[in-house]
Amino acid sequence: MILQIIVYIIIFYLAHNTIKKYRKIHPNEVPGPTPIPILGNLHQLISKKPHVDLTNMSKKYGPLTRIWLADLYTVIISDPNLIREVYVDNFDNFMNRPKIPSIEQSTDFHGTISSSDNDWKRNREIVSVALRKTNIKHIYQLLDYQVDVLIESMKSIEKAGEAFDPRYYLTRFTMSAMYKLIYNKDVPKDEDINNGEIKDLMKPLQQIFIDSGKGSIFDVLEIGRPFYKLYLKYINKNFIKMLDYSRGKFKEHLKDYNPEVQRDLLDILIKEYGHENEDDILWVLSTVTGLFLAGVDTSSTGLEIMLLLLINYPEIQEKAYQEIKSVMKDRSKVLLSDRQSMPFVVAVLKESIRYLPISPFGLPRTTRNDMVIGGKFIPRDSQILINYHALSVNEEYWENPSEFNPLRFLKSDSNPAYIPFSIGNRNCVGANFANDEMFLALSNMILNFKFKSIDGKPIDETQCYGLSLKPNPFKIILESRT
Ligand code: HEM
Repeated sequence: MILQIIVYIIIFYLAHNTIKKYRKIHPNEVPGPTPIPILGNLHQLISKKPHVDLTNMSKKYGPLTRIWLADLYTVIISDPNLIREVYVDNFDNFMNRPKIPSIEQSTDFHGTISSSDNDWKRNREIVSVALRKTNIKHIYQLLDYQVDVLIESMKSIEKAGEAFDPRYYLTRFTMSAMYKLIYNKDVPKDEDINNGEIKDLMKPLQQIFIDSGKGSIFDVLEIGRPFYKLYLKYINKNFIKMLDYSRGKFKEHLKDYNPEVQRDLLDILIKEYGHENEDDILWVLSTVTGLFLAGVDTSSTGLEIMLLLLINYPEIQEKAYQEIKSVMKDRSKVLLSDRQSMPFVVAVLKESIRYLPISPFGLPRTTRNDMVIGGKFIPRDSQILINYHALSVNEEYWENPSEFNPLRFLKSDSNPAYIPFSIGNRNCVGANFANDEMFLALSNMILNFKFKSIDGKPIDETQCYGLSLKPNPFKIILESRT
């Protein structure tokens, strides 16, 4: 009898799941590949490069492509005008993030990255104001110090005749910058970020990236959700570990907290949200955790890509060096105020992350109501993703997109397909900070060193799929320019 009931439930579930995916929802629905029950189109995305697979699909189905990620109806956008229509013109309908279990389990949808509606608006305002240079000016000045530490480490590696590991040192740099911004504390110069005190933050952060890069089918498979939530609560506690780390820093901060003096971003958040009510504290901790998640790996991946490309294109490396040298004259350090005088270096930065985009899909959004975009019907509760790879290879917007050519950004400063930080009111809140830290690190590295590959051959430009699109790990040779 019990067996019979189970069989009926399974048959009912399969029938329901199949009808849901096959029924026509609108005469102008978004086209996409045929799904299968339960998995939807997931089986078509199991190659190592789903962003490239989806770019190929968009050539077949158009700039709006529908795929089923198991039970989640997802629309991939690959045209800048449609992205504008969605993210700017119809912002209110597309402002929120989908409610996936791994986020619910950790922050209960608190914090900048995952909150919605008015809660998000309030938080976003607080974080945007806090990140304005004038509010934590001294922290921005201290970005210079983080660059000094980076260059110092590179100099000692070069002197010792060792190979330089860009991933480790650039992550150390972006992590230290974020740490300073949030906690007003320096990561000690000689601390190994994978083993020192900061490992309690680094390890779960890295694990979340590994897990999210693989993607969990249970985030998108409705029937598995209850078990998945238990797994996240009792077994995979990486988000919780990150929150716990922030809670420790939060308690330390409260010991000498003075609402009149804002030492760092954490103080600003404590002042805005308070420190007594557990829900308010969760807002503070989730916001901080979100900034580490969004702001460390992205910028370090960008810098890693830039170093790789400078090695593969030595004439561009030389041209950038000559530009910096001509501005520096006898000075030994590039400052943010030099940026305007270094258009070629800025063009190298932009072209690097155009040519090899940092993020495959940015962060997902969801639809509040049914809506027609570009003549196609998008149902409410759909997930929306931008395909950054498709944008970067779009021949309508880029001449010879497969060519690495910074000069394209000198000819014309703006291109609607160059939106690495997304657009509209919910674009990347850390875009200025990221551009500042990447510019400072890049220009000072070029000023101090010539970079070469270990075997004199070009480095593999293949990007490995994950939350960010990293190249395969590589080491490089540094030659001092000073
Ligand atoms: C090169 C580095 C970076 C890239 C390419 C990047 C890109 C993005 C993208 C594409 C989004 C999604 C926006 C959307 O939904 O439309 C985003 C969101 C976000 N980024 Fe960045 N980001 C970078 C660095 C940073 C840094 C350094 C910080 C922190 C200082 C940061 C903090 C955030 C936050 C908090 C969000 C969520 C914004 C919200 O939901 O309101 N990002 N970023």
